[in-house]
Amino acid sequence: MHLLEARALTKRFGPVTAVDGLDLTVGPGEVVGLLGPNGAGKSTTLHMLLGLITPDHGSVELFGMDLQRHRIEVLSRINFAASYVDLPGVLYVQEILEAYADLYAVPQSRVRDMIDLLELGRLRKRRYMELSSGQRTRVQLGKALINEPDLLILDEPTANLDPDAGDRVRSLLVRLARDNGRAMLITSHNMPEVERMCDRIHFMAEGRIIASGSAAELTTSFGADDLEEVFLKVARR
Ligand SMILES: Nc1ncnc2c1ncn2[C@@H]1O[C@H](COP(=O)(O)OP(=O)(O)OP(=O)(O)O)[C@@H](O)[C@H]1O
Repeated sequence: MHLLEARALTKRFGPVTAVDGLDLTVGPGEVVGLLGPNGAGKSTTLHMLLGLITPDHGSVELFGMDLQRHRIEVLSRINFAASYVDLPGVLYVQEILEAYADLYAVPQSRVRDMIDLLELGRLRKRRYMELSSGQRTRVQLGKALINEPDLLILDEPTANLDPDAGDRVRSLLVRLARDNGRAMLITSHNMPEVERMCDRIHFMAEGRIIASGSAAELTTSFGADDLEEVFLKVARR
């Protein structure tokens, strides 16, 4: 059974068709990448999968349940991180994690686990609004992992991180996927990151998936040297 199954998802904003009849699945333990140029429809897709916006057409099933009809049950088993999601700025990092632990009804010991996992010890007593964008990204990831989600949806998870922090977070996510079988759906503009993390990749352009496969399959089928070159070929065609 798929953890996530989206069928014929479509979303229009006035004259713009942001997502156009998109089919997408994520299986247990799978890391799936959604790539494409700016404006291709990646974030809009994720927002429909999370129930943040309503599709004009199509359906989203999570864990075999319709998202609209089983919203609370389904949302308790997934989580989401994106640099553009704002957390309450006046709260201390630890308070934010405590609030989310309450919200997801998980033991408060998960807060300590997240502080250790994301190396947030020194930021624990800092207000969220005072953090740098890279530090906020780590708090976002702590929030996103606090309920041990069966499916983790990440919109450009390492976008604001310096190379060292980015590498640590990528290693952490790969470990969580490989060791814990945690399924992930990620968007990224960082091709080496996608090559390293994703089992399966979908390239989007103008709201549609136009190529799918593993990094190796896509590289071969596009006659490219690496995924970066595949991206350029897709974006410029
Ligand atoms: N709330 C909105 N109102 C109007 N148009 C929107 C809205 N959200 C997205 N769009 C449009 O939908 C299209 C897809 O946008 P989306 O943010 O999904 O792209 P993306 O692939 O995530 O891009 P990026 O890589 O730049 O983050 C774009 O043309 C965008 O302008």
